[in-house]
Amino acid sequence: MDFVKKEDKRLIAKYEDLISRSYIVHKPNIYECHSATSIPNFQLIKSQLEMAKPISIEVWNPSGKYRVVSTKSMPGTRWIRLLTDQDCRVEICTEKKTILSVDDILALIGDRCDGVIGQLTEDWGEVLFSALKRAGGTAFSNMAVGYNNVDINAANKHGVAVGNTPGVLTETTAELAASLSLAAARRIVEADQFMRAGLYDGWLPHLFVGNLLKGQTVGVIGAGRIGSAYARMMIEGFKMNLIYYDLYQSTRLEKFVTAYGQFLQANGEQPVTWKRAATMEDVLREADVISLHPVLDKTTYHLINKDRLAIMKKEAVLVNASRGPVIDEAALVEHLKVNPMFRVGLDVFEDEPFMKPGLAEQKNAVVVPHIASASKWTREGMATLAALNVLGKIKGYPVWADANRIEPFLNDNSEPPAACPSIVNAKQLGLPIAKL
Ligand SMILES: NC(=O)c1ccc[n+]([C@@H]2O[C@H](COP(=O)([O-])OP(=O)(O)OC[C@H]3O[C@@H](n4cnc5c(N)ncnc54)[C@H](O)[C@@H]3O)[C@@H](O)[C@H]2O)c1
Ligand SMILES: O=C(O)[C@H](O)CO
Repeated sequence: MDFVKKEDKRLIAKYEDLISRSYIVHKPNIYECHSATSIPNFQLIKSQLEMAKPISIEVWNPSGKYRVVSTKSMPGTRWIRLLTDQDCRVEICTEKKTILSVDDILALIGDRCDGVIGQLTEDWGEVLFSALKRAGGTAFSNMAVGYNNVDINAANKHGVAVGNTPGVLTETTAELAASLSLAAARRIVEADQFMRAGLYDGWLPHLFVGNLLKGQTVGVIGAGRIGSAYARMMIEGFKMNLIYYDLYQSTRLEKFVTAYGQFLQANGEQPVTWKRAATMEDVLREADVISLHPVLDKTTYHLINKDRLAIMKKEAVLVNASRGPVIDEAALVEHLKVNPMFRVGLDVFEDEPFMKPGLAEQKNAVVVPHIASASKWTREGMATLAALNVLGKIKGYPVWADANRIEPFLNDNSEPPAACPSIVNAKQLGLPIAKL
Protein backbone atom coordinates (compact mmCIF):
# COMPACT_ATOMS: atom_id res chain seq x y z
CA MET A 1 0.00 0.00 0.00
CA ASP A 2 2.96 2.28 0.61
CA PHE A 3 3.82 2.74 -3.03
CA VAL A 4 0.32 4.02 -3.84
CA LYS A 5 0.53 7.76 -4.48
CA LYS A 6 -1.75 10.22 -2.72
CA GLU A 7 -3.72 10.89 -5.95
CA ASP A 8 -4.14 7.18 -6.53
CA LYS A 9 -5.41 6.74 -2.98
CA ARG A 10 -8.08 9.33 -3.71
CA LEU A 11 -9.11 7.45 -6.83
CA ILE A 12 -9.13 4.15 -5.01
CA ALA A 13 -11.43 5.61 -2.38
CA LYS A 14 -13.68 6.88 -5.16
CA TYR A 15 -13.55 3.46 -6.78
CA GLU A 16 -14.63 1.73 -3.60
CA ASP A 17 -17.32 4.30 -3.01
CA LEU A 18 -18.66 3.79 -6.50
CA ILE A 19 -18.65 0.03 -6.10
CA SER A 20 -20.53 0.36 -2.83
CA ARG A 21 -23.08 2.55 -4.67
CA SER A 22 -23.15 -0.13 -7.36
CA TYR A 23 -21.51 1.87 -10.13
CA ILE A 24 -19.82 -1.14 -11.62
CA VAL A 25 -16.85 -0.88 -13.93
CA HIS A 26 -16.90 -4.06 -15.96
CA LYS A 27 -13.39 -5.42 -16.28
CA PRO A 28 -12.38 -8.95 -15.43
CA ASN A 29 -10.98 -9.16 -11.90
CA ILE A 30 -12.09 -5.73 -10.83
CA TYR A 31 -15.21 -6.87 -9.00
CA GLU A 32 -13.10 -9.10 -6.82
CA CYS A 33 -10.67 -6.36 -5.75
CA HIS A 34 -10.88 -5.48 -2.11
CA SER A 35 -7.59 -3.80 -1.42
CA ALA A 36 -6.14 -0.90 -3.33
CA THR A 37 -2.93 -2.61 -4.35
CA SER A 38 -4.81 -5.57 -5.83
CA ILE A 39 -6.47 -3.46 -8.49
CA PRO A 40 -4.92 -4.60 -11.78
CA ASN A 41 -4.28 -2.10 -14.58
CA PHE A 42 -4.84 0.75 -12.23
CA GLN A 43 -3.87 3.46 -14.75
CA LEU A 44 -6.26 1.93 -17.27
CA ILE A 45 -9.28 2.19 -15.03
CA LYS A 46 -8.29 5.63 -13.82
CA SER A 47 -10.03 7.26 -16.79
CA GLN A 48 -13.16 5.19 -16.13
CA LEU A 49 -13.23 6.41 -12.56
CA GLU A 50 -12.78 10.04 -13.62
CA MET A 51 -15.82 9.76 -15.88
CA ALA A 52 -17.89 7.91 -13.31
CA LYS A 53 -21.51 8.94 -12.83
CA PRO A 54 -23.89 7.48 -10.28
CA ILE A 55 -25.54 5.20 -12.79
CA SER A 56 -24.36 1.64 -13.31
CA ILE A 57 -22.64 0.68 -16.53
CA GLU A 58 -20.41 -1.99 -17.94
CA VAL A 59 -17.51 -1.01 -20.15
CA TRP A 60 -16.04 -2.80 -23.14
CA ASN A 61 -12.72 -1.80 -24.67
CA PRO A 62 -11.98 0.95 -22.12
CA SER A 63 -9.16 2.45 -24.18
CA GLY A 64 -11.29 2.86 -27.31
CA LYS A 65 -11.09 6.24 -29.01
CA TYR A 66 -14.82 6.79 -29.59
CA ARG A 67 -17.23 6.63 -26.67
CA VAL A 68 -20.51 4.90 -27.58
CA VAL A 69 -23.23 4.50 -24.96
CA SER A 70 -26.05 1.96 -25.11
CA THR A 71 -28.87 2.81 -22.73
CA LYS A 72 -29.74 -0.90 -22.42
CA SER A 73 -28.08 -4.24 -22.67
CA MET A 74 -29.04 -5.69 -26.08
CA PRO A 75 -29.16 -9.32 -27.29
CA GLY A 76 -26.08 -10.95 -28.80
CA THR A 77 -22.47 -9.80 -28.78
CA ARG A 78 -21.86 -9.14 -32.48
CA TRP A 79 -22.95 -5.53 -32.09
CA ILE A 80 -20.37 -5.01 -29.33
CA ARG A 81 -17.61 -6.63 -31.34
CA LEU A 82 -18.40 -4.54 -34.42
CA LEU A 83 -18.00 -1.39 -32.32
CA THR A 84 -14.92 -2.39 -30.31
CA ASP A 85 -13.15 -3.62 -33.47
CA GLN A 86 -13.49 -0.09 -34.81
CA ASP A 87 -11.87 1.57 -31.80
CA CYS A 88 -15.05 2.28 -29.84
CA ARG A 89 -15.23 2.16 -26.08
CA VAL A 90 -18.73 0.77 -25.43
CA GLU A 91 -20.58 1.63 -22.26
CA ILE A 92 -23.76 -0.30 -21.56
CA CYS A 93 -26.15 0.96 -18.91
CA THR A 94 -26.96 -1.81 -16.45
CA GLU A 95 -29.39 0.09 -14.22
CA LYS A 96 -32.18 -2.14 -12.97
CA LYS A 97 -35.01 0.27 -13.83
CA THR A 98 -36.76 -0.58 -17.10
CA ILE A 99 -37.46 2.91 -18.41
CA LEU A 100 -34.65 5.45 -18.13
CA SER A 101 -35.53 9.09 -17.49
CA VAL A 102 -34.06 12.00 -19.42
CA ASP A 103 -31.87 12.73 -16.37
CA ASP A 104 -30.56 9.16 -16.35
CA ILE A 105 -29.61 9.47 -20.00
CA LEU A 106 -28.00 12.88 -19.45
CA ALA A 107 -25.82 11.24 -16.83
CA LEU A 108 -24.91 8.50 -19.30
CA ILE A 109 -24.02 10.99 -22.03
CA GLY A 110 -21.73 12.90 -19.68
CA ASP A 111 -19.16 15.37 -20.97
CA ARG A 112 -17.84 13.38 -23.89
CA CYS A 113 -19.89 11.00 -26.00
CA ASP A 114 -19.70 10.24 -29.70
CA GLY A 115 -22.94 8.34 -30.10
CA VAL A 116 -25.84 6.69 -28.28
CA ILE A 117 -27.94 3.60 -28.96
CA GLY A 118 -31.33 4.14 -27.31
CA GLN A 119 -34.71 2.53 -26.85
CA LEU A 120 -38.27 3.33 -27.89
CA THR A 121 -39.25 3.90 -24.25
CA GLU A 122 -37.00 6.98 -24.04
CA ASP A 123 -37.85 10.58 -24.74
CA TRP A 124 -35.31 11.80 -27.27
CA GLY A 125 -35.93 15.51 -27.73
CA GLU A 126 -34.27 18.91 -27.36
CA VAL A 127 -32.74 18.17 -23.94
CA LEU A 128 -30.96 14.97 -24.96
CA PHE A 129 -29.93 16.02 -28.45
CA SER A 130 -28.46 19.30 -27.20
CA ALA A 131 -26.59 17.40 -24.47
CA LEU A 132 -25.29 14.90 -27.01
CA LYS A 133 -24.09 17.71 -29.25
CA ARG A 134 -22.36 19.44 -26.31
CA ALA A 135 -20.61 16.15 -25.56
CA GLY A 136 -19.33 16.05 -29.15
CA GLY A 137 -21.85 13.43 -30.32
CA THR A 138 -23.22 13.20 -33.85
CA ALA A 139 -25.11 9.90 -33.85
CA PHE A 140 -28.14 8.34 -32.19
CA SER A 141 -29.98 5.16 -33.14
CA ASN A 142 -33.20 3.73 -31.79
CA MET A 143 -33.10 -0.04 -31.45
CA ALA A 144 -36.50 -0.09 -33.19
CA VAL A 145 -37.97 0.66 -36.57
CA GLY A 146 -40.56 3.04 -35.07
CA TYR A 147 -39.12 6.36 -33.92
CA ASN A 148 -42.15 8.27 -32.66
CA ASN A 149 -40.19 8.74 -29.38
CA VAL A 150 -37.66 10.88 -31.26
CA ASP A 151 -38.04 14.57 -32.07
CA ILE A 152 -36.43 14.64 -35.50
CA ASN A 153 -36.51 18.44 -35.67
CA ALA A 154 -34.46 18.63 -32.46
CA ALA A 155 -31.98 16.09 -33.87
CA ASN A 156 -31.69 18.08 -37.09
CA LYS A 157 -31.16 21.30 -35.16
CA HIS A 158 -28.20 19.74 -33.35
CA GLY A 159 -26.86 17.92 -36.40
CA VAL A 160 -27.41 14.46 -34.91
CA ALA A 161 -28.10 11.58 -37.30
CA VAL A 162 -31.02 9.38 -36.18
CA GLY A 163 -30.95 5.69 -37.07
CA ASN A 164 -33.65 3.01 -36.91
CA THR A 165 -33.78 -0.74 -37.59
CA PRO A 166 -36.14 -1.56 -40.49
CA GLY A 167 -36.62 -4.88 -42.23
CA VAL A 168 -34.96 -7.21 -39.74
CA LEU A 169 -38.16 -7.28 -37.70
CA THR A 170 -40.72 -7.34 -40.52
CA GLU A 171 -41.53 -11.06 -40.56
CA THR A 172 -41.19 -11.50 -36.80
CA THR A 173 -43.63 -8.68 -36.13
CA ALA A 174 -46.04 -9.87 -38.82
CA GLU A 175 -45.96 -13.39 -37.32
CA LEU A 176 -46.95 -12.01 -33.92
CA ALA A 177 -49.80 -10.04 -35.51
CA ALA A 178 -50.91 -13.26 -37.23
CA SER A 179 -50.65 -15.10 -33.88
CA LEU A 180 -52.82 -12.46 -32.21
CA SER A 181 -55.33 -12.69 -35.06
CA LEU A 182 -55.64 -16.44 -34.56
CA ALA A 183 -55.59 -16.28 -30.77
CA ALA A 184 -58.42 -13.73 -30.80
CA ALA A 185 -60.45 -15.39 -33.57
CA ARG A 186 -60.24 -18.84 -31.99
CA ARG A 187 -60.35 -17.67 -28.35
CA ILE A 188 -57.12 -19.45 -27.50
CA VAL A 189 -56.33 -17.54 -24.28
CA GLU A 190 -59.86 -17.85 -22.87
CA ALA A 191 -59.84 -21.56 -23.61
CA ASP A 192 -56.39 -22.02 -22.07
CA GLN A 193 -57.52 -20.29 -18.86
CA PHE A 194 -60.67 -22.44 -18.77
CA MET A 195 -58.59 -25.59 -19.10
CA ARG A 196 -56.10 -24.59 -16.39
CA ALA A 197 -58.95 -23.68 -14.07
CA GLY A 198 -60.09 -27.32 -14.27
CA LEU A 199 -63.42 -26.34 -15.83
CA TYR A 200 -63.29 -28.69 -18.83
CA ASP A 201 -65.64 -31.60 -18.19
CA GLY A 202 -66.17 -32.82 -21.74
CA TRP A 203 -66.67 -31.82 -25.40
CA LEU A 204 -69.68 -29.63 -26.08
CA PRO A 205 -71.08 -28.27 -29.38
CA HIS A 206 -71.00 -24.67 -28.13
CA LEU A 207 -67.71 -24.69 -26.27
CA PHE A 208 -65.48 -21.74 -27.29
CA VAL A 209 -66.92 -21.31 -30.73
CA GLY A 210 -64.89 -18.70 -32.63
CA ASN A 211 -64.42 -17.38 -36.18
CA LEU A 212 -63.28 -19.30 -39.28
CA LEU A 213 -60.76 -17.25 -41.27
CA LYS A 214 -60.80 -19.10 -44.62
CA GLY A 215 -62.70 -17.16 -47.26
CA GLN A 216 -63.19 -14.16 -44.95
CA THR A 217 -61.70 -10.71 -45.58
CA VAL A 218 -58.54 -9.46 -43.93
CA GLY A 219 -58.19 -5.69 -43.65
CA VAL A 220 -54.78 -4.06 -43.34
CA ILE A 221 -54.35 -0.43 -42.36
CA GLY A 222 -50.81 0.65 -43.21
CA ALA A 223 -49.61 -1.76 -45.89
CA GLY A 224 -45.88 -0.99 -45.58
CA ARG A 225 -43.22 -3.60 -44.80
CA ILE A 226 -44.96 -5.24 -41.84
CA GLY A 227 -48.54 -4.71 -43.01
CA SER A 228 -47.74 -6.33 -46.37
CA ALA A 229 -45.91 -9.28 -44.75
CA TYR A 230 -48.89 -9.82 -42.43
CA ALA A 231 -51.33 -9.62 -45.36
CA ARG A 232 -49.38 -12.27 -47.26
CA MET A 233 -49.38 -14.60 -44.25
CA MET A 234 -53.14 -14.32 -43.82
CA ILE A 235 -53.84 -14.63 -47.56
CA GLU A 236 -51.46 -17.48 -48.25
CA GLY A 237 -52.05 -19.28 -44.95
CA PHE A 238 -55.79 -18.90 -44.60
CA LYS A 239 -56.93 -17.98 -48.10
CA MET A 240 -58.45 -14.72 -46.99
CA ASN A 241 -59.39 -11.89 -49.37
CA LEU A 242 -57.62 -8.57 -48.87
CA ILE A 243 -58.82 -5.03 -48.42
CA TYR A 244 -56.18 -2.47 -47.50
CA TYR A 245 -55.82 1.21 -46.81
CA ASP A 246 -52.56 3.12 -47.11
CA LEU A 247 -51.56 6.54 -48.31
CA TYR A 248 -49.58 4.78 -51.04
CA GLN A 249 -50.41 1.97 -53.41
CA SER A 250 -48.80 -1.35 -52.52
CA THR A 251 -48.22 -2.68 -56.02
CA ARG A 252 -46.09 -5.64 -54.93
CA LEU A 253 -48.78 -6.82 -52.54
CA GLU A 254 -51.49 -6.44 -55.16
CA LYS A 255 -49.42 -8.43 -57.67
CA PHE A 256 -48.84 -11.15 -55.11
CA VAL A 257 -52.56 -11.56 -54.38
CA THR A 258 -53.42 -11.57 -58.09
CA ALA A 259 -50.80 -14.26 -58.79
CA TYR A 260 -51.84 -16.34 -55.80
CA GLY A 261 -55.50 -16.06 -56.79
CA GLN A 262 -54.61 -17.32 -60.28
CA PHE A 263 -52.65 -20.20 -58.76
CA LEU A 264 -55.60 -21.22 -56.59
CA GLN A 265 -58.00 -21.00 -59.50
CA ALA A 266 -55.72 -23.11 -61.70
CA ASN A 267 -55.88 -25.73 -58.95
CA GLY A 268 -59.66 -25.70 -58.84
CA GLU A 269 -59.89 -23.58 -55.67
CA GLN A 270 -61.74 -20.35 -54.98
CA PRO A 271 -59.35 -17.49 -55.93
CA VAL A 272 -58.41 -14.84 -53.37
CA THR A 273 -59.04 -11.20 -54.27
CA TRP A 274 -57.69 -7.76 -53.31
CA LYS A 275 -59.06 -4.26 -53.06
CA ARG A 276 -57.33 -0.98 -52.26
CA ALA A 277 -59.88 0.98 -50.22
CA ALA A 278 -60.50 4.63 -50.94
CA THR A 279 -61.13 5.31 -47.25
CA MET A 280 -60.19 3.67 -44.01
CA GLU A 281 -63.89 3.38 -43.19
CA ASP A 282 -64.33 1.03 -46.17
CA VAL A 283 -61.82 -1.35 -44.57
CA LEU A 284 -63.52 -1.13 -41.20
CA ARG A 285 -66.96 -1.87 -42.68
CA GLU A 286 -65.90 -4.75 -44.92
CA ALA A 287 -63.16 -6.68 -43.12
CA ASP A 288 -63.61 -9.58 -40.70
CA VAL A 289 -60.08 -9.30 -39.30
CA ILE A 290 -58.33 -5.92 -39.25
CA SER A 291 -54.68 -5.41 -38.40
CA LEU A 292 -53.10 -2.00 -37.81
CA HIS A 293 -49.58 -1.38 -39.13
CA PRO A 294 -49.11 2.34 -39.78
CA VAL A 295 -46.44 4.55 -38.28
CA LEU A 296 -47.61 6.58 -35.28
CA ASP A 297 -47.84 10.27 -36.13
CA LYS A 298 -50.41 13.06 -36.07
CA THR A 299 -52.42 11.40 -38.86
CA THR A 300 -52.71 8.03 -37.11
CA TYR A 301 -53.20 9.08 -33.46
CA HIS A 302 -56.57 7.60 -32.33
CA LEU A 303 -57.17 6.37 -35.86
CA ILE A 304 -59.49 3.82 -34.25
CA ASN A 305 -61.94 5.75 -32.10
CA LYS A 306 -65.49 5.31 -30.80
CA ASP A 307 -67.14 6.22 -34.11
CA ARG A 308 -64.91 3.98 -36.17
CA LEU A 309 -65.31 1.04 -33.79
CA ALA A 310 -69.07 1.46 -34.24
CA ILE A 311 -68.90 0.84 -37.99
CA MET A 312 -66.93 -2.40 -37.65
CA LYS A 313 -68.68 -5.78 -37.81
CA LYS A 314 -69.98 -6.95 -34.43
CA GLU A 315 -67.89 -10.12 -34.66
CA ALA A 316 -64.77 -8.55 -36.13
CA VAL A 317 -61.26 -9.15 -34.83
CA LEU A 318 -59.01 -6.10 -34.39
CA VAL A 319 -55.25 -6.48 -33.99
CA ASN A 320 -52.70 -3.82 -33.07
CA ALA A 321 -48.95 -4.44 -33.23
CA SER A 322 -48.05 -0.91 -34.34
CA ARG A 323 -48.20 1.68 -31.54
CA GLY A 324 -50.74 1.92 -28.70
CA PRO A 325 -52.00 5.46 -29.36
CA VAL A 326 -53.24 4.42 -32.82
CA ILE A 327 -56.29 3.16 -30.86
CA ASP A 328 -58.32 5.23 -28.40
CA GLU A 329 -57.98 2.53 -25.77
CA ALA A 330 -60.65 3.87 -23.40
CA ALA A 331 -63.18 3.78 -26.28
CA LEU A 332 -62.02 0.26 -27.10
CA VAL A 333 -62.65 -0.94 -23.54
CA GLU A 334 -66.23 0.37 -23.73
CA HIS A 335 -66.72 -1.27 -27.13
CA LEU A 336 -65.45 -4.62 -25.84
CA LYS A 337 -67.81 -4.46 -22.87
CA VAL A 338 -70.95 -4.07 -24.98
CA ASN A 339 -69.85 -6.28 -27.88
CA PRO A 340 -68.76 -9.62 -26.41
CA MET A 341 -68.30 -11.20 -29.86
CA PHE A 342 -65.91 -8.44 -30.95
CA ARG A 343 -62.33 -9.47 -30.17
CA VAL A 344 -58.96 -7.79 -30.04
CA GLY A 345 -55.34 -8.87 -30.00
CA LEU A 346 -53.06 -6.17 -28.61
CA ASP A 347 -49.27 -6.04 -28.47
CA VAL A 348 -49.12 -2.32 -27.75
CA PHE A 349 -50.99 0.03 -25.40
CA GLU A 350 -51.80 3.70 -25.26
CA ASP A 351 -50.03 4.36 -21.92
CA GLU A 352 -47.38 1.64 -21.91
CA PRO A 353 -46.60 -0.15 -19.71
CA PHE A 354 -50.13 0.38 -18.36
CA MET A 355 -53.47 -0.75 -19.72
CA LYS A 356 -56.51 1.52 -19.58
CA PRO A 357 -58.83 0.64 -16.70
CA GLY A 358 -61.12 -2.27 -17.52
CA LEU A 359 -59.08 -3.76 -20.37
CA ALA A 360 -57.50 -6.53 -18.30
CA GLU A 361 -60.94 -7.77 -17.27
CA GLN A 362 -62.23 -8.19 -20.84
CA LYS A 363 -62.24 -11.84 -21.90
CA ASN A 364 -62.53 -10.80 -25.54
CA ALA A 365 -59.08 -9.17 -25.41
CA VAL A 366 -55.77 -10.98 -25.87
CA VAL A 367 -52.95 -8.85 -24.50
CA VAL A 368 -49.17 -9.31 -24.72
CA PRO A 369 -46.37 -6.96 -23.59
CA HIS A 370 -44.96 -5.38 -26.79
CA ILE A 371 -43.16 -8.53 -27.91
CA ALA A 372 -43.90 -8.46 -31.63
CA SER A 373 -40.22 -8.24 -32.65
CA ALA A 374 -39.06 -10.61 -29.92
CA SER A 375 -37.28 -13.43 -31.74
CA LYS A 376 -33.59 -14.05 -31.04
CA TRP A 377 -32.47 -13.51 -34.64
CA THR A 378 -34.46 -10.32 -34.97
CA ARG A 379 -33.43 -8.76 -31.69
CA GLU A 380 -29.75 -9.52 -32.34
CA GLY A 381 -30.16 -8.06 -35.82
CA MET A 382 -31.82 -4.93 -34.43
CA ALA A 383 -28.89 -4.47 -32.05
CA THR A 384 -26.46 -4.87 -34.96
CA LEU A 385 -28.27 -2.36 -37.18
CA ALA A 386 -28.52 0.18 -34.35
CA ALA A 387 -24.81 -0.18 -33.55
CA LEU A 388 -23.84 0.12 -37.22
CA ASN A 389 -25.95 3.25 -37.63
CA VAL A 390 -24.00 4.91 -34.82
CA LEU A 391 -20.63 3.51 -35.89
CA GLY A 392 -21.15 4.51 -39.52
CA LYS A 393 -21.91 8.11 -38.61
CA ILE A 394 -18.94 8.34 -36.24
CA LYS A 395 -16.62 6.97 -38.93
CA GLY A 396 -18.06 9.27 -41.60
CA TYR A 397 -19.48 6.42 -43.71
CA PRO A 398 -22.27 7.17 -46.20
CA VAL A 399 -25.87 6.09 -45.65
CA TRP A 400 -27.04 2.82 -47.25
CA ALA A 401 -29.20 3.70 -50.25
CA ASP A 402 -32.04 1.27 -49.60
CA ALA A 403 -33.11 0.73 -45.99
CA ASN A 404 -35.36 -2.11 -47.20
CA ARG A 405 -32.30 -4.14 -48.25
CA ILE A 406 -30.30 -4.46 -45.06
CA GLU A 407 -29.33 -8.17 -45.37
CA PRO A 408 -25.61 -7.48 -46.04
CA PHE A 409 -25.37 -5.97 -42.55
CA LEU A 410 -26.81 -9.07 -40.91
CA ASN A 411 -24.54 -11.74 -42.31
CA ASP A 412 -22.58 -13.16 -39.37
CA ASN A 413 -19.95 -14.59 -41.71
CA SER A 414 -18.83 -11.42 -43.37
CA GLU A 415 -17.94 -7.90 -42.34
CA PRO A 416 -20.77 -5.41 -42.89
CA PRO A 417 -20.59 -2.77 -45.62
CA ALA A 418 -18.94 0.53 -44.63
CA ALA A 419 -22.27 2.38 -44.44
CA CYS A 420 -24.99 3.37 -41.99
CA PRO A 421 -27.86 0.89 -42.61
CA SER A 422 -30.74 3.32 -41.98
CA ILE A 423 -30.62 7.02 -41.07
CA VAL A 424 -34.08 8.59 -41.13
CA ASN A 425 -32.90 12.21 -41.30
CA ALA A 426 -30.10 11.61 -43.81
CA LYS A 427 -31.68 13.98 -46.33
CA GLN A 428 -32.23 16.81 -43.85
CA LEU A 429 -28.61 16.55 -42.69
CA GLY A 430 -27.33 16.27 -46.26
CA LEU A 431 -25.48 13.02 -45.51
CA PRO A 432 -23.83 11.24 -48.44
CA ILE A 433 -25.60 8.16 -49.85
CA ALA A 434 -23.69 4.92 -50.54
CA LYS A 435 -23.75 3.29 -53.95
CA LEU A 436 -25.23 -0.23 -53.69
N1 LIG B 1 -45.15 -3.99 -31.85
C1 LIG B 1 -43.88 -4.01 -32.21
O1 LIG B 1 -43.02 -4.57 -31.55
C2 LIG B 1 -43.49 -3.36 -33.49
C3 LIG B 1 -42.43 -3.91 -34.22
C4 LIG B 1 -42.07 -3.27 -35.40
C5 LIG B 1 -42.74 -2.15 -35.82
N2 LIG B 1 -43.75 -1.64 -35.08
C6 LIG B 1 -44.49 -0.46 -35.54
O2 LIG B 1 -44.92 -0.71 -36.87
C7 LIG B 1 -44.75 0.47 -37.65
C8 LIG B 1 -44.65 0.11 -39.12
O3 LIG B 1 -43.40 -0.50 -39.39
P1 LIG B 1 -42.97 -0.82 -40.90
O4 LIG B 1 -41.59 -1.31 -40.88
O5 LIG B 1 -44.02 -1.64 -41.59
O6 LIG B 1 -43.01 0.67 -41.51
P2 LIG B 1 -43.36 1.12 -42.98
O7 LIG B 1 -42.92 2.54 -43.05
O8 LIG B 1 -42.85 0.15 -43.97
O9 LIG B 1 -44.96 1.05 -43.04
C9 LIG B 1 -45.79 2.01 -42.47
C10 LIG B 1 -46.93 2.26 -43.45
O10 LIG B 1 -47.90 3.12 -42.82
C11 LIG B 1 -48.42 3.92 -43.85
N3 LIG B 1 -49.10 5.08 -43.29
C12 LIG B 1 -48.57 6.20 -42.79
N4 LIG B 1 -49.55 7.04 -42.40
C13 LIG B 1 -50.73 6.42 -42.67
C14 LIG B 1 -52.08 6.77 -42.50
N5 LIG B 1 -52.44 7.95 -41.99
N6 LIG B 1 -53.03 5.89 -42.87
C15 LIG B 1 -52.67 4.70 -43.40
N7 LIG B 1 -51.41 4.31 -43.60
C16 LIG B 1 -50.44 5.17 -43.23
C17 LIG B 1 -47.20 4.29 -44.68
O11 LIG B 1 -47.57 4.79 -45.95
C18 LIG B 1 -46.48 2.96 -44.73
O12 LIG B 1 -46.84 2.19 -45.86
C19 LIG B 1 -43.50 1.11 -37.03
O13 LIG B 1 -43.48 2.50 -37.29
C20 LIG B 1 -43.62 0.80 -35.57
O14 LIG B 1 -44.28 1.84 -34.90
C21 LIG B 1 -44.13 -2.23 -33.92
O1 LIG C 1 -40.75 -0.16 -33.55
C1 LIG C 1 -40.25 -1.22 -33.20
O2 LIG C 1 -39.23 -1.68 -33.75
C2 LIG C 1 -40.88 -2.05 -32.13
O3 LIG C 1 -41.88 -1.45 -31.46
C3 LIG C 1 -39.97 -2.84 -31.29
O4 LIG C 1 -39.45 -3.82 -32.10
